[in-house]
Amino acid sequence: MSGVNANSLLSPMPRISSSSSSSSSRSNGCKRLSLFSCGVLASSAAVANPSRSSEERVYEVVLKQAALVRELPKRDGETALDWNKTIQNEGISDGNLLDEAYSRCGEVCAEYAKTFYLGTQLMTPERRRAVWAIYVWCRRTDELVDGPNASHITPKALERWEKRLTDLFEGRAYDMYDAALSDTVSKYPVDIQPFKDMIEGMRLDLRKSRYENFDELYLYCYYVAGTVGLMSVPVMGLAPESKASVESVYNAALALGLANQLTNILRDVGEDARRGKVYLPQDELAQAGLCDDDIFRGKVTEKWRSFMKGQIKRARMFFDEAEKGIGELNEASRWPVWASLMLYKQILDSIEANDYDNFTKRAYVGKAKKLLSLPIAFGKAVVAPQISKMW
Ligand SMILES: CC(C)=CCC/C(C)=C/CC/C(C)=C/CC/C(C)=C/COP(=O)(O)OP(=O)(O)O
Repeated sequence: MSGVNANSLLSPMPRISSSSSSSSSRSNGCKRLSLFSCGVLASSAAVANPSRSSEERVYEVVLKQAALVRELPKRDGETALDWNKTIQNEGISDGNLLDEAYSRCGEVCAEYAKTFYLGTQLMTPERRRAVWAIYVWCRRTDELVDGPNASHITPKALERWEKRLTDLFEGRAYDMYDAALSDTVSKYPVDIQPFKDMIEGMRLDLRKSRYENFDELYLYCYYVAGTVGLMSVPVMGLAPESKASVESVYNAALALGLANQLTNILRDVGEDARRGKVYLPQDELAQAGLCDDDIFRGKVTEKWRSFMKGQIKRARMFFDEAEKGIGELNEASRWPVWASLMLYKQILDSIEANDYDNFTKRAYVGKAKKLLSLPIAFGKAVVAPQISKMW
């Protein structure tokens, strides 16, 4: 494995060329997420933003993605790149440039997301490498604001990153990682919008350090994590026998991204506070009798425990919503999704086990539990559906 590190991922490469108490339904029969339906949460996005809630804005993207999958099942046979024009000086023979580009993505994925990488081994080689390419692009985007060079990141740099994105969607890749993604988006019905939205999330993170209510936080979570779900579904593929609407599968994918991000936020409260950031709804903090100072002080009190219980409950609701959609994915894609869901969900258990001290303790899932999750995920993804087919 060649040494991949965060710096090398971003090193300059040569420029080569609302509130509801139950799920609401839509006319198409697709169930929308009841994002604000957790009983413990008093805030109402509809009240906070009567014109158009974040949930509605994101739902429009979901519908667009779903339509794309229906209309463009697969753009097979196209060649994304003119390799001679786009890639030079990489020291690789033309014949296997694409293979090399993808295998570099695999190396990055293996380095940073070991469990997910392992899970992707069950997927077909084409899907597996496409998932790697998407993962690497997301990782690099995240590194822009979270990585070692983050303090130098400006809106201008994000603008350049977005231009680079549109170029790769049009077949002009700047480096090997871009080349792999460029090939992926030419072969699968992947839309550019979630990618642009992820960059928008980075912009938001640069200028914002407080979230007034869950509606605002929801939009941030969609930008930085829900988008990953939307990018992944077209590549992971739907089960041919699935009777679910495409929208409902996208909703589940979106829910998994949101659940993961909310979990991340709850795990990292102390760490984020030390950077001056509070990714918690201010109105809900106030309703619990808490304020920013309580977070900076970092003392676990009854008020904090009770607040955290509500936040954990909401994150679990999103995980539950996500679980409903996994069975609709192509069978070979289910295992990595179950595995990552189970691992992330256990972080919430670990916060509870730490008696809600997410100020000084980092919740984590131990090796033994991680290892145990893999066969369980395999059982849910592969064995259980086979058994249910037999009955
Ligand atoms: C459920 C269905 C139908 C499909 C699945 C669709 C997928 C793959 C969704 C996954 C979404 C996802 C992985 C979002 C990323 C969320 C997130 C918070 C990642 C954290 O990444 P790191 O920052 O590397 O995490 P650590 O800090 O834990 O290392």
